[in-house]
Amino acid sequence: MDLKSNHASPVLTDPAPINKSRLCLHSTLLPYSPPQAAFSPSLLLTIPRKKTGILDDVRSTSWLDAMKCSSPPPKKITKDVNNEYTLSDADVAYDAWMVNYPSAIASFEQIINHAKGKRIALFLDYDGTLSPIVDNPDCAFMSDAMRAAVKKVARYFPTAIISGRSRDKVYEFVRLTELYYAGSHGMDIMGPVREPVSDDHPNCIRNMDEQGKEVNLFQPAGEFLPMIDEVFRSLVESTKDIIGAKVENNKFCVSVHYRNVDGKNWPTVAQCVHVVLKDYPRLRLTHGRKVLEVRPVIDWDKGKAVMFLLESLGLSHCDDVLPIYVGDDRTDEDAFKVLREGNRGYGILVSSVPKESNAVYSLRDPSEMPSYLLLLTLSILHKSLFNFDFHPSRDLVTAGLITGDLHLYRYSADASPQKLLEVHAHTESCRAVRFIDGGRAIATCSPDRSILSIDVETGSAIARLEDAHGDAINRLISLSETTIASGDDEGCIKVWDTRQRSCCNTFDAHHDYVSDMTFASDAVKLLSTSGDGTLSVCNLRKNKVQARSEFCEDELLSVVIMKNGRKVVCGSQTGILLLYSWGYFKDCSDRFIALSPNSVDALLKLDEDRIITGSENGLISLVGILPNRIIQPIGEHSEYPVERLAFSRDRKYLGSIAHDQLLKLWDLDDILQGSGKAVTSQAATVDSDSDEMDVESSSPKINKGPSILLAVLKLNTSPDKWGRWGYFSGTG
Ligand SMILES: O=P(O)(O)OC[C@H]1O[C@H](O[C@H]2O[C@H](CO)[C@@H](O)[C@H](O)[C@H]2O)[C@H](O)[C@@H](O)[C@@H]1O
Repeated sequence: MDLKSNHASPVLTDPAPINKSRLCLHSTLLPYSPPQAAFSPSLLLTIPRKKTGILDDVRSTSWLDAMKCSSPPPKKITKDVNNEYTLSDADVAYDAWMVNYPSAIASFEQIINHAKGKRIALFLDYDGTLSPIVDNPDCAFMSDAMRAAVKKVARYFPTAIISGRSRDKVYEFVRLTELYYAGSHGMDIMGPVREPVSDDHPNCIRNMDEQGKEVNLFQPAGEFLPMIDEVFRSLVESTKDIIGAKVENNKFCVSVHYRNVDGKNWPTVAQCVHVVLKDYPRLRLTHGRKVLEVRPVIDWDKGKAVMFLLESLGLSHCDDVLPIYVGDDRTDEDAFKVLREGNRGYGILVSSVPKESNAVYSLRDPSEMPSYLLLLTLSILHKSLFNFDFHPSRDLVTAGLITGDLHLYRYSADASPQKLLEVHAHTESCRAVRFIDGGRAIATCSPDRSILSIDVETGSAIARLEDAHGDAINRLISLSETTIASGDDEGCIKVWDTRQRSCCNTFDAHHDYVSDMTFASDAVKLLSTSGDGTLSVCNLRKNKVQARSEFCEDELLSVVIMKNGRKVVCGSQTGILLLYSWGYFKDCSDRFIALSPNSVDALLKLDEDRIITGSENGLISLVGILPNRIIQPIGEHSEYPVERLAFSRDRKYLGSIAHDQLLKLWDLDDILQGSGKAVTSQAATVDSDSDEMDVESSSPKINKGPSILLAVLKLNTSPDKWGRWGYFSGTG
């Protein structure tokens, strides 16, 4: 088919899916070829105009072929002679392709290692990445699970959406204020004002967003607005009789959709676009997934939008930044390329068919995105633990930070907290801290695999055990005045004599990281929970792992012993509390689901019948055990996950620490006020295997305000540098 054009480089095709025979013939995929155009010093591209007005294709793939290839073919499942399902040709081809573009989920460990010591900046395409491709572009909704995953990940990494849609439209779909948005393929960016952007961007102006926040508005194609409107109207008019054709105004570009047009009418669609475009030499055509996209001839694309956003975030010249871009179509290749070329970061291509790409990793389809985003979130949560401990006999509190620093404060009801010590304890984050030796020293541990003890009075190091573990150390608890236990990322637990500085016991307790530990001193047994979803019981006398629960699907995050040693309660990633009867650790005897779906990251025993829980949503709640019920929410630390809870020496204060890098001390009497009545009003019940639970019918007020807050310690020493986003400390 011959189609007429007035442009030398009229159509940029989405790279054609590669079929099996092609893969067999060539070991490498087709090279990427950028549009042939000369860039003028300004943003305007000069594209020589052809005299003939023929819309031809400068590539080998014909224009119509490109139209056909712009969406993957439906998957075929075949059966062999034995009537058993076999891998289709497409699956074989996909598997072969994945050797070059490995799954971003399967390669996650590698990704994290690469991110070691770096801050991730995340850039996401919308259609085909965060929402599935659907027939009606107005109905490309994002699932709630996807929204929740994006919201979570944006807490820790600066996150932007860069879409071909208009910025308003993509915001309508996503509705998350914590993100940055770039519409019209990056030609309409609303970004942060953290750093002044360079003079290269004269079109960048300061503005206010809907929340009244100051933003940078960058619209490099501003002058094209009237032209695009005009073209939009003409295209609507000229395609109005083509059944299924749809023209979408994306503000600085226009999409002509032919997904719902009968194949035999595709040339008519192309012809209509051609006829309209021939009068607009300053507009060009690119090709997306069953869509022709009309856009200004300017030197701007999603790759440049990524660079612009990095600059406005103050991250463009930092060695410790790792940008990741996830996208699915041809327009995303510009971003993949920019990251690949500068060895800045990497792209992840979302595609269910083999495609030539500048991405490094792949995901099969948008349904894999929430898992990937969740992995990113969990990694940073797991790697950036904040921890604190109260002194056993004085009004002192110590905190370990992601920077590897340790702080020591004196707190008081009548005065602001006073910082007594600031020690750079570890080269990587300081994941756990505990007062030891009756409060004379502080022990700390880190992914750098060392355990350090520091003199409380002077801050000087008493001893450092290098290579205390084979892997990153994650947890530390005191067992007695002179013994501590440490747990690492691979599930190994060690018990140490702090005076002798020697290891007394080693337990291979888990297959994944040790998330929490507690000590049953009477039984001389150490209980631990892990990311592998098990509870283990380590017998210190016999030096062996005495019992291990069956695997539960959830990660177990926290553990306490209740009911005078008869019950063990574990908090899980989905917010379910698992209750085990002492001695019967194989399976739990009870499950309490009321805190779900927010993970219970911290548990603290208040008395034999009540625990205080710290959840992923920042809520601190008082929970009764057997009968199981939420007695009342007692505080809201912030919107960030509560990392640890502890009582001060005299139980006057409850301390909470979260990813907002604040340590808050709550007046315990104040926050528990009224809860006693609620507790005694509950009749005791026996264990039940039911998921049912009682929740107090009245809804008590959640404490947020300063009236009950004794002291708030802002722990980060340099907020501008650390911002609210996390660094990966790596796997150690
Ligand atoms: O950069 P993106 O966010 O990926 O936007 C690219 C285009 O996406 C939309 O079209 C595509 O998704 C539609 C809904 O699933 C589908 O019907 C269409 O066939 C796809 O091409 C959007 O409607 C376009 O305006 C964007 O340019």
